[in-house]
Parts: sequence; structure tokens; C-alpha cells
Amino acid sequence: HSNREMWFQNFLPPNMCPINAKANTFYGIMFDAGSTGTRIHIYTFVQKNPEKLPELEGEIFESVKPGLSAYADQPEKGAETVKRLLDMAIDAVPPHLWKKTPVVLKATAGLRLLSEEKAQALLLEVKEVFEESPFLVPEDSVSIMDGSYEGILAWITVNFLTGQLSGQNQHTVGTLDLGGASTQITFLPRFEETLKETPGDFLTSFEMFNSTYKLYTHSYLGFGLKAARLATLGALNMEAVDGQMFRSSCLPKQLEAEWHFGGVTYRYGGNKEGETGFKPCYLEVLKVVKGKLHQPDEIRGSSFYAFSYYYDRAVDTNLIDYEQGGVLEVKDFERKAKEVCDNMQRYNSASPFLCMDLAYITALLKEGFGFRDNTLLQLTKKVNNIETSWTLGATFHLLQSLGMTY
Ligand SMILES: Nc1nc2c(ncn2[C@@H]2O[C@H](COP(=O)(O)OP(=O)(O)O)[C@@H](O)[C@H]2O)c(=O)[nH]1
Ligand SMILES: [Ca+2]
Repeated sequence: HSNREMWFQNFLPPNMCPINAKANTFYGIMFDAGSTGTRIHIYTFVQKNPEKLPELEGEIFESVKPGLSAYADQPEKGAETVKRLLDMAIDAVPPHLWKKTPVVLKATAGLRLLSEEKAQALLLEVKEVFEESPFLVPEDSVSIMDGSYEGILAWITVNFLTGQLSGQNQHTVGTLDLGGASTQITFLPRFEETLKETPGDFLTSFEMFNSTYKLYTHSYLGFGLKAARLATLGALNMEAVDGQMFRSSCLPKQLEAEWHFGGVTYRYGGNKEGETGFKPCYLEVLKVVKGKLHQPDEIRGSSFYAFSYYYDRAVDTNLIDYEQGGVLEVKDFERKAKEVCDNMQRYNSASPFLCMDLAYITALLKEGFGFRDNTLLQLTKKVNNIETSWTLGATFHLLQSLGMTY
């Protein structure tokens, strides 16, 4: 046995070992190169009945931080993080299936924000890692994903996992994803009116499981949680930050610190002399979202699935349980934002950005998308033990395009 296997024995729970692989089992490997981290999703499918569609049996998931964009100037080092995750797949997939198992990486907003040159250098290094692996490397196996696909594929994942894409009575749910650098909203419009009043580039037809779905979807680049922090501080898209100090009423008064994002170091701090607290903070974050997003009337009354940073911040403030998730109303985020922002000294063990993040989430939901105070949000990290991520939808799409299934 190689050293690599020894090394992983400390990390892999027993069910990740490929002992139970059956003759009708196959795998798909999808990497999510997000702005804050890189993640590997190894999906297992079983073809139980040759007449039927294969079933999704399970997922192996692992992640590393920071994301590829943090290696903008060291692409080889960035690709090395991908290689370490891919080594996991070597152990998880039985050797005789390596050649038949496709591996794909799709990058999102972090790489979209880098210069073309730096992004391509990173992707090229990753491609080399794939080519050197024993897996099937399809054409376009390493790319930056279009933002509209990010929303559509996450919508496919959630609605597949909740059983809405099979059978007769399809009651699909809309999805909200809040990443580090971008955010997506996706739903299936029910009213003719919505289609009429929506800008054409917000509507995409998508074929999956023998149905065509005309979805409303949009990815707002620069409106992810971390990008929003920079926007609030007035530091987003600055050419040179040169040790400049960025201050905000959303931060603890006495705070002065440094923050690394997308390969840049920012200095930030609280309003030493001036105001702090929810009111001035909300005005600051409002400037970031007000009038910048399309507000479809139809969503005001409907409920949505929300994940990623919506989930994480709800966990951080005990609005939901980390394992269970839960159902919240939009106003729950506002209530927590007030509580945290008006008592920053009490929350000083948490992230110094907790107040800003909660205020931003509130503003994004209410003033950005136009949700009502009582709009229901189903916060979910996993459904049936599978991560609610666009990566599953992307894997279905991949297997479909390779003629492997679906
Ligand atoms: N539950 C879950 N959360 C994820 C997954 N991938 C990313 N996230 C969350 O997504 C957020 C970070 O967004 P990221 O993907 O890095 O940024 P983006 O490039 O702007 O989409 C964090 O809240 C992560 O916890 C996943 O597979 N499962
Ligand atoms: Ca993401």
C-alpha cells in the first residue's frame, strides 16, 4: 500500500472505502472551485435495473480552504490543492473503474473576478493534474462556469433531491445560493406575467430528465457575502488598496484588522469616533443592494430553499441547528441583525463581520430581491445525506452529455 493510502486512513470514515462496489456501480467526480474554497464531490450511482434510470447512492465530500483564486500568482500551488483532493477519489473509486469515471472542475465567482490571464493559468495547471490522473478527462473538463448555470444546476439538485423532478405532481421550489463572491436566485415561474416582465437574459430553458424547464435565474457577481463586505467598506473593485484603512459602522468600534480575499490584503476597522449599530449599518449595506437587483413580483409570496452562507450565518446565530437546518422567515434575519449589531461587544468572540453579514443578508432579501418579512426560507445543507450544491446537477448534466445516463 502506498503512503497516500496510509495518510488518508486517518481521515476517511469506513464507509468511504470501496469494498461494497458492485458490478453495476459507477462514479462521477465534480469539483467546485468556489471563491472561498475548493470542494470535491464523488457521487456513486447504481444501475439496479437496466430498464430504469440509475439511482444516486451516495456522495463523498471533502473541501479545502482557501479557494483557487487565492493562488492567483501561484497557479501550480493552487493546482496542488486540487491534486490532494483528487487523491481521495483514487482511494474511493475501485481501480477498474478509474478509466470510466469522469472528472470535471467548474470554477465560480472567485475566478470570474480574476484577470483572464491569471484565471487561465490556474485552469491550465488543474487540467494538467487531471491529465496525469487515471480518470476520464472529458473535453472542457476544467472551466469557469457561466453564472446562470450555477443557479440552474443548484435548482436541479434541490428539486431532484426533494423528489420534485419525478412523477406527476411537480411542485418545484425556488433556490437561493449566497456564495463568497456571487449570489444566485432561481425559480420556475408559474405566471405568464412573470415571463413578460422579466428581462430576457434572466430566463433560460433547460432540459433534464426528459423535461424542459424554463427557469428564471440570475447570478449577481459581486453580491456574494464576502464581496458585499468589500462593497460596504467601499473597497470592492479598487485597483490599489495600498494599506488604506476602510471603516464601517457595521464593525466593532475599536476594531482594526487585516483581511485577505482574492489574493488582496485589506485593512479595515470600526467607526472609532462615529456611529455604530444596526441603524447606520443597515443604511450602509442598503447602498450596496438598493435598486441593483431585479425584483420578480411572483416570489414575494412563495417560499424558497436557501443554502451556503444563508445557512452558515443562521447557524452562527443559533437561528437553526447545524445538522438539522430549519425553516425561517426573512424577518428572523432582521431580528438577529438588530440583536448582533446593537450589542457588538457581546458578540465579539464571533466574526467581527457578523453584524455586517446579517445586515447584508436582510437587505439583500428585502430590498434586493423584494421578499416579504414573512417569506419562508427552508435552510438546508443536505437532503438525504447529499449536499445541496450545484455540483450534483452538474454531474447529471455531465453524465448525460457523455451518454452514460440521464
Ligand atoms: N453545504 C454546502 N455548502 C457549500 C458547498 N459548497 C459551498 N458551500 C458554501 O458556499 C459558501 C461559500 O461560497 P463559495 O462557493 O466559496 O463562493 P462563490 O464562488 O461565490 O459561490 C459557504 O457558505 C460554503 O459553506 C457544499 O457543497 N455544501
Ligand atoms: Ca458556490
